[in-house]
Amino acid sequence: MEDHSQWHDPLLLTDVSRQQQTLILSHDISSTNSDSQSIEMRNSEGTSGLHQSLEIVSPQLFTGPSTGDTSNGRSMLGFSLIAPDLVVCGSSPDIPKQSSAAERAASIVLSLEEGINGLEADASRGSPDSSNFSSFWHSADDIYGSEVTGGFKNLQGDHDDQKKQLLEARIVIEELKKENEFKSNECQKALNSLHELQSELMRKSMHVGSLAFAVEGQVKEKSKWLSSLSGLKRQLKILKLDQIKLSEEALKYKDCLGDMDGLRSIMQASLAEQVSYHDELKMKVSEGEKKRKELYNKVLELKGNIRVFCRCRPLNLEEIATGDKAAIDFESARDGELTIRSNGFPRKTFKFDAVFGPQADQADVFEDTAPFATSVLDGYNVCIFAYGQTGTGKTFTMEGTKDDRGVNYRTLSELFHIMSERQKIFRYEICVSVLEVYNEQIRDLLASGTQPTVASKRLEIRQASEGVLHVPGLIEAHVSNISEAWDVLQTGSNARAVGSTNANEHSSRSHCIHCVMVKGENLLNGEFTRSKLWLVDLAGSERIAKTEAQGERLKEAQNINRSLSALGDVISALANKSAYIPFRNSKLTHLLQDSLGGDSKALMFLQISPNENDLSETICSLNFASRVKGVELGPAKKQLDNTEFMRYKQLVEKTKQEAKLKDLQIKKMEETVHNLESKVKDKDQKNKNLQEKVKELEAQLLVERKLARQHVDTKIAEQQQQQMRQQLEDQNSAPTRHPLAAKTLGTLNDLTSDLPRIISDHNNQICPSSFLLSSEKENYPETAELLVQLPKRTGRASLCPTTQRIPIASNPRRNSLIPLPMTVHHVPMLPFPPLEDERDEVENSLEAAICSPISSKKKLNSVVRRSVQKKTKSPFQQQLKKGGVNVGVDKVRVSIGSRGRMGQRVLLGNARRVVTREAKKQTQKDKERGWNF
Ligand SMILES: Nc1ncnc2c1ncn2[C@@H]1O[C@H](COP(=O)(O)OP(=O)(O)OP(=O)(O)O)[C@@H](O)[C@H]1O
Repeated sequence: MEDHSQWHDPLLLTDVSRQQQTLILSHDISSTNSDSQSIEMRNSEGTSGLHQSLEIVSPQLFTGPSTGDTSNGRSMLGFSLIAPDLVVCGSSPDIPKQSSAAERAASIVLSLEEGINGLEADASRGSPDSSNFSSFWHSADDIYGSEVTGGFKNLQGDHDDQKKQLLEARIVIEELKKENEFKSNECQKALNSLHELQSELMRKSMHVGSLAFAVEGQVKEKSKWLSSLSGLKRQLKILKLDQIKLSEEALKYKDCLGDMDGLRSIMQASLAEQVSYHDELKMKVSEGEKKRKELYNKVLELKGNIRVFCRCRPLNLEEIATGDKAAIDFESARDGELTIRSNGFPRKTFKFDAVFGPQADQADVFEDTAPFATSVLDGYNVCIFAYGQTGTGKTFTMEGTKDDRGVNYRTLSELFHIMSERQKIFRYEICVSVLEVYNEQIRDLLASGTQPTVASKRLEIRQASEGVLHVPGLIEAHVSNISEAWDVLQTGSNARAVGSTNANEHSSRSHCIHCVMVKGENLLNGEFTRSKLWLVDLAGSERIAKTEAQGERLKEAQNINRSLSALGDVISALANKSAYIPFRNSKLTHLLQDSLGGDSKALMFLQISPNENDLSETICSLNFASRVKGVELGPAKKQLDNTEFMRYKQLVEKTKQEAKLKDLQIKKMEETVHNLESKVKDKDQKNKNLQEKVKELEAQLLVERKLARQHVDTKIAEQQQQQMRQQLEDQNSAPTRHPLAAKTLGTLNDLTSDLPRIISDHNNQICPSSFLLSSEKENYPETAELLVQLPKRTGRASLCPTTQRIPIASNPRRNSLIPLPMTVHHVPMLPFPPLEDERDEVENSLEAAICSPISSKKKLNSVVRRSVQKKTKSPFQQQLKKGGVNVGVDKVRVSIGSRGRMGQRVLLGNARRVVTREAKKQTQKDKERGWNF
């Protein structure tokens, strides 16, 4: 539809100030207030660019002449426009007249639509119906009376006349119109040419205007330029002055720059110093923080607090898809704190030993857990357990995934790492067990695969010793490296009871416990330790109404909740330091008694969900963990292995006693050696004395020998003389007598056999032939030769000149063991000192034997026998024995002198018998060996 607001004949306006022509295309005169009309203006290109509201001042409607009975004439809108620099060059079209403002507006719209041709439309509408008028007059008569109606009728007549005149006028008008049309056509043509001329004029005037404007502008510009030139000149002067100033300043600045360089280097140095100082401070702060943490941990350790680490899992995909929001704020809270938010506002803040948000990875979590591995190898029991609502990530934290291992693997790995570092000082043995508490029954998860019968067997907890619990029959796998250990743990974990619930697809339906037993031996001080590491993945607490568990799952859930509430009771009792701790209320708490009942270090991982739908469970868990954090177990104790220690202690005691005994023996031996030395000295002295005595005796003996030889010689001479006398007598009395020279002297044996007689004849004077012979051989070798040359069984012979008989002195008292000269056997002359020594030894040993606290006869016998046997082994010793018997017995006599008479006699006799018997035996042996004395 065509736009009603547009003129068919647009007005052309010229804006002198902008040197632009403006076209009035439309205007709105529908408003009843015709005093103020707005006119839209467009530029000559017809595009919307210039819009300017022009005010129409006192618009006037010029109504055209009414014809005949038609009341609707044509109207023209006349107006003047007020605008700066505006030249109006047009007029509006005619507008049909209306009775009311609204109708007028409509007619103007119509007029705008139909333009000048609107008159034809009015004409075609025709005049009103005359029948309507007659009925109108009839009714007027009735109402107003005939006078009035008469007047009206006159008027009617006039009206009719006028109508006729009007018709005539119309005809004239029609003619005039035609004429007018013709003229208007001509006019139009003239007008068009006028318009053209006008527009040409206009263009030219516009051009002139614009030129004038331009000239005016140029003039203005010129004056502006001139003024600005003078301004610039002034400025130039000022600038010149400034330049001088600036050059001066530049020089100054140059000087300053040098200073600045110096300053800059100083500044840079100080900045570097500051930076390093800052870094140092930073390091110090971090070290301080570390130390503070260590000290804090130590304080906790001393107090024996259960350490609590809180970990929050991220929202899972399902929760994100359903648009669930996180209710835990980690950002605003400080280190180790978390804030619960409810409806966007912070509600409560909890503080733990460490808090790990959803962004924390497994390595971050283990960083704070690693010191516990060291504690295990130091001999402390350690328990690490994960607690929390189902599906919050307990298994994820403890077990982890294949690509992202959890606490279990990392702790074991750390154990083996430290072991390898300490291998020069410590020796370790590691055994691993895996068990689960499922529906209040303990199951061995390592046995379930290999030995199903064992797995089905019910395992019970027993008390091994005070404070030490154990599960008899539980398989303990010996492992020597991380891969072996992990294989064993995985075997156990795979056998664990797992089921699907509404809250978790792979929900743990049992409490899984990994037990790592570590036996350690300190190679430096021999200290033995036997510690345990418990790694516990608890089953998750769950709201049965929420998880909608049924059947087996329901039973499992009930058992899980029961054992967790028993754990809660134990924690409460521990926190309140109650005298009675209900460890035995569930298998789980009974198993953890070792770890929670003191002597060990405990760490709890509290797992929470960030989902605001789980907020009530999360708050329950956080409250529980806060209680756990308050539990003080007391300082952990080192688990020393006493069995080995006691064994070694006993060994040490024994060795000590042996050493003592040996010391005593050594002392005794030293004393004995000392005594022996002093005795040896004595003996040496005695020997010396004896040797001197022997020398004396030898000298005496020589004298005696000489005397004896003389005596024998005398005797022989006497005998020979007697024999010779006898022979002479016999010769005298008998005619035949053998000559003296024919008689042999007789053998040596004859001589020897005559010796006793000789001795008795010569007042007991001894003249042993053997001695004689030997002495003769020694002292008079020439005599010996003569003796040998003596003819056998010759009568008598004298080898020495007959001498006066010398009375032989009586035999002196025997005071040595030197064989008497009358002994027929040749006794080799042995050197005295060794003989004396040996004899002394026999004496000493006998003395020792007698002096020793031996009372019984049998014992004494054996001692004496041994002593004698020991000392009578060689021919030389045999000799000793022969002489030593009496000495030994004498010693025995001396040593047992303090005993009773009877005892003396018995022991003495006994000793003598033993000595004699041993001597005999030895003699026999010597004979057998061919040693004949
Ligand atoms: N920190 C985390 N980062 C990424 N995923 C996690 C995290 N914690 C838990 N999950 C995921 O959440 C899910 C449930 O975890 P998990 O099975 O460990 O929970 P749970 O507490 O052991 O449950 P239940 O008590 O039922 O056994 C798993 O798919 C796991 O991968």
